Amino acid sequence: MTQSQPTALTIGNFDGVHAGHAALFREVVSAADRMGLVPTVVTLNPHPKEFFDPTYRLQRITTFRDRVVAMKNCGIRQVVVLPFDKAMASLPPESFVKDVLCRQLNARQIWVGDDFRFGARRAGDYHLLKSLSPAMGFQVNDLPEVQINHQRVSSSQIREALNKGDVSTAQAMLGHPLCYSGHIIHGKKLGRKLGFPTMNLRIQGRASALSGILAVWVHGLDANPLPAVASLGLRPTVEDSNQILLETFIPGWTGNAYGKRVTIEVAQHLRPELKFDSLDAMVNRMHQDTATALNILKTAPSHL
Ligand SMILES: Cc1cc2nc3c(=O)[nH]c(=O)nc-3n(C[C@H](O)[C@H](O)[C@H](O)COP(=O)(O)O)c2cc1C
Ligand SMILES: Nc1ncnc2c1ncn2[C@@H]1O[C@H](COP(=O)(O)OP(=O)(O)O)[C@@H](O)[C@H]1O
Repeated sequence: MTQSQPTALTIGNFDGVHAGHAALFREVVSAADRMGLVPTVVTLNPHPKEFFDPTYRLQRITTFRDRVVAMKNCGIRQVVVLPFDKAMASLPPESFVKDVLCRQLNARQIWVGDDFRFGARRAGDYHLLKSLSPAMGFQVNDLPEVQINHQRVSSSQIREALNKGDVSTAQAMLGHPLCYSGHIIHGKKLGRKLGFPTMNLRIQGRASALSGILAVWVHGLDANPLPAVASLGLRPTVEDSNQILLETFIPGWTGNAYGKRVTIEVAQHLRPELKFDSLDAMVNRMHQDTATALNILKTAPSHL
């Protein structure tokens, strides 16, 4: 790997790119501007917990791609994805600092939390990073803490809210609407037979923090956002796979969306996904869901 331009960097997963992450990125970007450094995010893929435990299912708030777009919107110019493999997992913490952060990424300013751990057996911590900094020519900075309603904003708090279907609490902590973007793929072609054609988006990752039936706004098909109803999850009535899909039905719309890039903005959670005894029972419920969603969206405008 060739050496990067001198960087101001922070390391993490940054799932959701929430209000706390945004505050941190503002600091990174403003310091980088002052000092002529490239504002950089370093992230690991796959997540170390998923690497060590193939059965662990990290509940994602946003997709990797949406995370990168949100980072760029905060002014981050470089996102470095380090493959987390056997070699990375066994790298001594000093080598991670020397070879990766200094030699490859040319770090001059670094932000990590005081609970940050790195290197083989998670032996490296904030104090080790700080003690190496004078010799290596970088400075270590503390993270700003962002609170909402006297609570520290964190990805785990947001996951907890989304698990309960509490989209509005999650959005308050995110500081922006919860969105899923991507290209529309082909599904099982069952939807149109049921009278509910659905645009399908693949949601990568082993698990999603939010699942269930949702009132949503669709961006990217029309000049205005379109009100719609969506299902996010594994479709237990019709499928037996682990592929998480976001399927969106737009009432009254008759176009072709395959291959198009859309953004689905979540307005409200309606109910969990259910395993119905028959397709008829599911279709009946989908009619009710559609009416409920359209009603909610009359007074829940898009915030994008
Ligand atoms: C409003 C709505 C509600 C849905 N609810 C459920 C559900 O509770 N359980 C389920 O297994 N699938 C549910 N689905 C997903 C349907 O099973 C899926 O959209 C249908 O099988 C069409 O699949 P296809 O797009 O691959 O053809 C729902 C879809 C929509 C649009
Ligand atoms: N009102 C609509 N809402 C969503 N998709 C629609 C609508 N009308 C037409 N479509 C098109 O139909 C496709 C979905 O049909 P469907 O039978 O569910 O197939 P698939 O299994 O590929 O999703 C969408 O990807 C889109 O291109």
